[in-house]
Amino acid sequence: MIKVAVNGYGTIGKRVADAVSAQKDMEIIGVSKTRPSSEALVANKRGYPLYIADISKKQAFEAAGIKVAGSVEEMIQKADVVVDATPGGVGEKNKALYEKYGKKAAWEGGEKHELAGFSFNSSCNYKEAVGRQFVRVVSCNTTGLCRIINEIKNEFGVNKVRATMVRRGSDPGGIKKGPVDAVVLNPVTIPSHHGPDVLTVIPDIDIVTTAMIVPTTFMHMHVVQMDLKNPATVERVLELIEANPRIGLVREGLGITSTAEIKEYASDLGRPRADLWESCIFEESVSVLNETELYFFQAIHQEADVVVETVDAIRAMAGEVVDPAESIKMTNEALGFTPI
Ligand SMILES: NC(=O)C1=CN([C@@H]2O[C@H](COP(=O)(O)OP(=O)(O)OC[C@H]3O[C@@H](n4cnc5c(N)ncnc54)[C@H](OP(=O)(O)O)[C@@H]3O)[C@@H](O)[C@H]2O)C=CC1
Ligand SMILES: O=C(OP(=O)(O)O)[C@H](O)COP(=O)(O)O
Repeated sequence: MIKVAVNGYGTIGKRVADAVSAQKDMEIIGVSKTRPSSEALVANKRGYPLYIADISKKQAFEAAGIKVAGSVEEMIQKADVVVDATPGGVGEKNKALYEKYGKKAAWEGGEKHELAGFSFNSSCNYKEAVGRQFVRVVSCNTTGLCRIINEIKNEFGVNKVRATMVRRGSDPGGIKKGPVDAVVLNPVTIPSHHGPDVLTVIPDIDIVTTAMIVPTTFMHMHVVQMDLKNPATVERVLELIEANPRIGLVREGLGITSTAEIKEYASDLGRPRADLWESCIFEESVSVLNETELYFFQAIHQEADVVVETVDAIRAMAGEVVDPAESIKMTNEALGFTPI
């Protein structure tokens, strides 16, 4: 069993903890928080030993009825692999601790590529992550781009990618972020970080991305255009999407034309937390013009798509499963996940 610690039990960390504990070859040995909260209480209820960043706060946790197993430093020592899901920029400060105890660590997309020296996506570069000490799972939007670009590139070849990300302003549980009433160019400069980030995973493509933030919480929406090296048909593109274990088709005829309706669908399907681990490509939007110009919309559930990638990253670093398809299958099956 791979012993996994989740340092930072928030939006991503709590989902990673649940996904890891569902795997046959992994177990959660601890999760961490900085302050007492309902999430910390739920960690107790789920049976995850709860460690805290500043042990002097133990009394405050206990006063809130939350059991504390020890300090984050103690947790790290018990783990084979640490998933660092602390807020972007905080994870960087934890590297010294992982190095001190010689532990493997996976950071999330809020950290820079250089921190780990390797950026990960299961479908694109799993094999290169096998046995590594440090990896960074790319951000939710970058993950969504990598999945489909890789699939299309392998089949038709890709000359260039142009994509615009319409990003959610805050996660549903957030109360501090906006905007409330604006379309914010984020960044106002071009390109956004997503294109350069894709290049850390798929190094040899021409990609330019632009991004903005809008007042919504459910999901991001991508408008993607790719110029292909070889002619494609809509039928073949749809076949590739249907065969991909991490990409789902929002099917024609279901009446779904928004992120709100996809989330409602996931909720009705009984998915935990209404999570969409897959990229959601709108079938009706898939268009091929002039034989080599591919267009589509895809929605990305920011809280969920990186979770399954993180589980694969743990398995790759642990080193026993070297085949990406096998890991993806193991991860998906343990979660009872087949794309919509
Ligand atoms: N949310 C999203 O849409 C996505 C986020 N990411 C990336 O995932 C990472 C985590 O983001 P997210 O889950 O949203 O962040 P959250 O703020 O939701 O969760 C972060 C957690 O880390 C804990 N934490 C903070 N500081 C420390 C510390 N020093 N030691 C231990 N735990 C700490 C916080 O605990 P407490 O509350 O007790 O302070 C909190 O539970 C970031 O890199 C982000 O960029 C990637 C894809 C999507
Ligand atoms: O990784 C994400 O977005 P990104 O791919 O646009 O960087 C997540 O939605 C986190 O974004 P946030 O930094 O606004 O919390």
